Amino acid sequence: MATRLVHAPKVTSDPYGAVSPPLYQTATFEQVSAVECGPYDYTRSGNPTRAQLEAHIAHLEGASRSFAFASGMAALSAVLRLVRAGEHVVAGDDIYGGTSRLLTRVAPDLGISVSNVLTTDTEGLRQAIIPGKTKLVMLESPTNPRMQICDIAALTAIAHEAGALVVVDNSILAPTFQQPLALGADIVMTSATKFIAGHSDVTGGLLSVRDPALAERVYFYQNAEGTGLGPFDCWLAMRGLKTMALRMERQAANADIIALWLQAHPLARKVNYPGLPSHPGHAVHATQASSGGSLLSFETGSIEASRTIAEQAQLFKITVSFGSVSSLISLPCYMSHASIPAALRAQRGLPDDLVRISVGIEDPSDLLADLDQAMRKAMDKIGMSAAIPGFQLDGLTGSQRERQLLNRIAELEAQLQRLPT
Ligand SMILES: Cc1ncc(COP(=O)(O)O)c(C=O)c1O
Ligand SMILES: N[C@@H](CCSC[C@H](N)C(=O)O)C(=O)O
Repeated sequence: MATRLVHAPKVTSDPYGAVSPPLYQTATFEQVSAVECGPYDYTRSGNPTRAQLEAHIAHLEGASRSFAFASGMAALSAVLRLVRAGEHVVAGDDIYGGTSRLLTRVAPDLGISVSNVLTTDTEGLRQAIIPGKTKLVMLESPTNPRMQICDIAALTAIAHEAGALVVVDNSILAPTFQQPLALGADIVMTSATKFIAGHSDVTGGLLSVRDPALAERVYFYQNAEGTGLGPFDCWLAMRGLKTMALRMERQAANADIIALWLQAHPLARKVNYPGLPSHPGHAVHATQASSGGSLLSFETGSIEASRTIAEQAQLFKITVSFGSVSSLISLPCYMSHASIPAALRAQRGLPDDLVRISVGIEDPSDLLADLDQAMRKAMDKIGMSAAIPGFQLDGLTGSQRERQLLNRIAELEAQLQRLPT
């Protein structure tokens, strides 16, 4: 994967041998004659820079074709187009807020009904399927924001028995760490806004499709509805791909350490990170993914404490999104998942005090020190006193402080039971 991320199949011929793919920042293409069109006529219908990105993604995902959209939500909307009025969709009950909004507020207007099930339980899907009516199953693994793991191959087999297509939203792991088409899925969606771009400077979404006939239907909607990604954003996404393995490996290594540290912290009640052996989905995850990734969440039991952690952290910026080189922190119920009505969030068991962290590529000792000071302030705020495992940095300076942090990180690393790579 690390090699394939750097070496893309070339789909455009360039007389100058440019190492960085040329950027065709054009809306239209001059035609050979009034009655003949070359390979491209109009960027909404096709553009060589987008074609280059799409070919690279198809190569990474093992897809017949891939498609780049203006955002992850535009890509998921195109998937919803594959379902007709009167048909039925089954989705998880812990899903990204925007996907939930699409399914609760857009799908019904299209005459599509939706059921939400706990995807950690394969039987839940079987029971939710309406024979002859269920045409699409939408999965996330890990889920956003509770990082639940579903057995993609098992759920796909159940969906296929019923004649339904399966789309897996793989935004949290990207092809670097998980390739759902190889597990049987029909379509994989990755928000390129996250790890693929990697620098918080692009919004984009990718669909990779196994079956060429299904791919043709997806292309139809990309062109008909004008949702394709613009050339410059495609170019930025391609630049991001080259360093994606390096970034994601570093981010995951940092997240492993932070998850272990949080797990031992008295203020972190429940740490959701599939890289931890204690995570209920860890064993399934290890069969279908090669890393725990770098997104994790935890509860504190107090909204005030959670808010204080987010607001007192200095390196972790309060920001929606994830997968960036810089570390981010959020309270999903007030940010990425605020579009889900509070009653529905409560019904789905999404706690208001949940803190979500996207771990970046910074030095892990700085990240731990930052979380340490923010969590101490949160404990003070709610009047909680408890011994904090790990390190006491107060009063230490310079090399003493650094040594203390490095020792703690070495201890945590020694405890790591890494997933197979
Ligand atoms: C899991 C997941 N899927 C889809 C999306 C939508 O992607 P985008 O923001 O690129 O539209 C997001 C975030 O926005 C996400 O977290
Ligand atoms: N205001 C946006 C929120 C985007 S959330 C982005 C990302 N998927 C995340 O999980 O942080 C909206 O309502 O869509």
